[in-house]
Amino acid sequence: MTSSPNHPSHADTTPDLHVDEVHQRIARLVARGRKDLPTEQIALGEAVGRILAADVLSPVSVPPHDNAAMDGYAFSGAALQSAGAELDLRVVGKARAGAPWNGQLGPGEALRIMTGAVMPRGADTVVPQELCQPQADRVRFDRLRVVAGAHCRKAGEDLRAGGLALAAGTRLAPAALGLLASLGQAEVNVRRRLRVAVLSTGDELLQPGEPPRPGAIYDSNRTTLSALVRSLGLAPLDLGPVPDRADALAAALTDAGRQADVVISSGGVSVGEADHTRSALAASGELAFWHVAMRPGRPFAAGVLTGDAGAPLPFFGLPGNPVAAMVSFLVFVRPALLQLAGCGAAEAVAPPLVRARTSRALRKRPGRTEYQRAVLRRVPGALPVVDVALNQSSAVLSAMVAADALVVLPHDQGHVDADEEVDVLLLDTLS
Ligand SMILES: Nc1nc2c(c(=O)[nH]1)N[C@H]1C(S)=C(S)[C@@H](COP(=O)(O)OP(=O)(O)OC[C@H]3O[C@@H](n4cnc5c(N)ncnc54)[C@H](O)[C@@H]3O)O[C@H]1N2
Ligand code: MOO
Repeated sequence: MTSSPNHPSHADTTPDLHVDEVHQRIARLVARGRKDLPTEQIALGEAVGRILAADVLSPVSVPPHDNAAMDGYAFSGAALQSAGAELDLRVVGKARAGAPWNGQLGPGEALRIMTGAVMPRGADTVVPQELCQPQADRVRFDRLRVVAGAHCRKAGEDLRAGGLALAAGTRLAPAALGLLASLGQAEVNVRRRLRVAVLSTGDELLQPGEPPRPGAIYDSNRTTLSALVRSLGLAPLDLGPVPDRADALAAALTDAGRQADVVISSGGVSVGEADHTRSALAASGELAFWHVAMRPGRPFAAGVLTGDAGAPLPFFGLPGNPVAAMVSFLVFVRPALLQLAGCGAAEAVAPPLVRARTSRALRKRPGRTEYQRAVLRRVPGALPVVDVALNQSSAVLSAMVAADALVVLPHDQGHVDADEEVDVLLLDTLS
């Protein structure tokens, strides 16, 4: 069919890209848009989710000294070589965590010791008190129930002075913050938060708090997407709703480019008459690709805008349907943002997939990757079972709330039988 101004062709000839190809193209966008964000020194208490700016070498050994791992008696393991089933030692003193005993143990001697207390010179073994019979200033225990060197935590067993404690690019999870505290550090040098502009397009959008209006729906995407950005430790910049006009959208994108490091929009990427995102991007930057062979999220677009001083600024145009917006964010935008924010390699930010068995048969068409909302159930001693019973419409956000997992059905996969193994993405691991 030929197109004319009165009857434009509705045919859409853009081929859908395989999700693997999209990951590669996004990696190229990230490489182009990546810059070293400035660094800042902040308190550990403020740093959860932030990204470490430089390697941290341990200034001390952790633990700083050999110490007891059990409440009991410290003694020299060499004494275990003696004849006879029982050892009978003289207790010459006591040590608690924070109250060391500064003497030297001699042959036939033991020290009453509590967990965490510094091991005295002359001792390398602790016998737990449950195995002991104390009597006046002596202690007896069955020699054969104790191994030389047992229950003694060695100095530097956690970290050695001068060794690498944390590598630049680490996302600071609670354990990493605890590790920094264990080095005596009160502050940490992190990258400034990546600024992520979030805007939504559509004349039908009402803002939460406004009264309902016929034909209008509330804008949920900006709330979801801003919350996802924040949960990654990044800074969302709310650039509001933008009307369905090409000039308004182009102006909004240019404005976003001045304030942000990355821009995310939702809506207006499909083929309808009000879908201006792609043309606005072409006007204020460059479209890298559009259309992914996946469901939900097919009309996802990405490219670069021109930021301050002409620097390329990655742009992600998410589909308007709320679940499509979320899934394309989680699959493509999340890893890109983490890398732009200063995290290490792509592998470091890729979420783990777990294997599970289907509780029922799944419908799936080969030729696109599908992300089906599901509920995962643990099964003692076997793979977890994944149940796909939720509504899979990309407009139904309540099914995303009910889901705790997405079953990932690869491009070439057809229908899946009940009790087959599939890959599952745990939604909890994505924020
Ligand atoms: N003829 C075709 N129509 C559609 C196609 C197609 O290939 N051919 N693709 C469909 C798919 S798949 C999706 S996903 C949507 C994506 O459309 P857009 O990205 O252009 O989004 P809109 O048309 O603006 O909106 C779609 C839908 O989502 C609602 N929406 C939009 N923004 C928000 C928001 N911020 N909060 C809540 N809901 C929002 C909007 O009202 C629409 O209902 O296109 C299909 N159509
Ligand atoms: O990509 Mo759309 O997500 O199927 O509604």
